[in-house]
Amino acid sequence: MKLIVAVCAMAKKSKSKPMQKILKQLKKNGDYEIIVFSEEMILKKPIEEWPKCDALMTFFSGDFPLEKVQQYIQLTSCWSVNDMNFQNVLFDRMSIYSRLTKIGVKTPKYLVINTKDSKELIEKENYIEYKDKRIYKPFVEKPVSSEDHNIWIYHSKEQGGGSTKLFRKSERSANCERSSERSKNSQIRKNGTYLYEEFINPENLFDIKVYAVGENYAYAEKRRVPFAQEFLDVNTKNQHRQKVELTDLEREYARKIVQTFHQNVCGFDILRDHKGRSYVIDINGWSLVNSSISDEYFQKCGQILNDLFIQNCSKIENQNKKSKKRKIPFEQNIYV
Ligand SMILES: O=P(O)(O)O[C@H]1[C@@H](OP(=O)(O)O)[C@H](OP(=O)(O)O)[C@@H](OP(=O)(O)OP(=O)(O)O)[C@H](OP(=O)(O)O)[C@H]1OP(=O)(O)O
Ligand SMILES: Nc1ncnc2c1ncn2[C@@H]1O[C@H](COP(=O)(O)OP(=O)(O)OP(=O)(O)O)[C@@H](O)[C@H]1O
Repeated sequence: MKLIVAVCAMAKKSKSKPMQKILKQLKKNGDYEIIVFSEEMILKKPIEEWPKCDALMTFFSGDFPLEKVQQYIQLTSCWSVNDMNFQNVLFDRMSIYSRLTKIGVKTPKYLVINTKDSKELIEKENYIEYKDKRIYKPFVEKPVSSEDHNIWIYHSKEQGGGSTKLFRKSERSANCERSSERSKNSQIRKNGTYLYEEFINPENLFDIKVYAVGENYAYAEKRRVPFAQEFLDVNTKNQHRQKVELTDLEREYARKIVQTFHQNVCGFDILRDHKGRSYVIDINGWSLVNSSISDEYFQKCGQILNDLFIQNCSKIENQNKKSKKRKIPFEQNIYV
């Protein structure tokens, strides 16, 4: 019998090239009925009218109605590749870092400061202090909400002071890549709660983007940090991505992140410093490889998702068989 797999995401994501590649791989690996929920249906129709499925590939972006989708999952008992109940954790950089610390994944040292709380805040040229805790420049200022990408770096006196604003994608750069803008301003923002974290001087000015699928597979690419143009000659600038091998420790981090955040498809970012230490600085939840440099990821992703569907959807059926009293919603749609 065919397993019904549904994609529930905003149109930009469900119609994206990476998603099409995954769906193609899935069809190669198993006999599925794949349903892609339309954005209009997701936004406008009540969940009771949505098609039923056995497994769901769903994730947040933009106007995605999170609560509605959580209710759909609860109502239909379908198996979701990523646990949507963890999305609230992923929205909060503080929760992400505190969970990472608990599981022994290295993050930059950081302070959380409500910068409106002026009585507790001391601001000096080379450091800030809050409730008797001090952090020295250079440091990175990040809004507590992970959906807010307005990230600023504050430079130390030795570096010439001032700050650098990071831009995620910028029309100011010809190829729309990430970029940055330096300014003389050295005053932190006083309008909310921010994380202030130690600046990790990245080896060769590269970020590492990791794409984990399941507990045992992670693919990674490196790309120039958004503030690289400050350090590089325009002609040597190359933000294009390259495949990178992860260390054993980084693979262990990937496994722990997938387990702890209950995200079987999970992107996260690593910075490696000059001493070869790796820091996890961001967890994105569902994220597919966006570059076209490797088919390896998509092949593996298709295989692993196939295994996960079989494993988890049959589990659901077995559980249902055991608990005779339990009312099985949409029983007719549970296949092995
Ligand atoms: O996390 P993900 O996979 O959902 O994607 C993120 C982001 O990944 P990140 O968070 O790991 O940096 C992507 O950046 P990349 O690192 O892939 O380049 C970005 O793509 P982008 O720069 O526009 O590149 P192209 O799409 O033009 O190729 C994408 O923007 P959109 O798809 O345009 O909305 C973002 O989505 P969201 O968070 O919804 O804005
Ligand atoms: N502690 C740090 N030290 C040095 N650079 C940092 C640090 N934290 C972040 N950065 C730089 O800032 C960039 C953006 O940071 P981060 O990934 O936390 O932000 P984001 O807005 O969540 O980005 P994304 O687009 O991945 O969702 C990183 O890719 C990295 O180059």
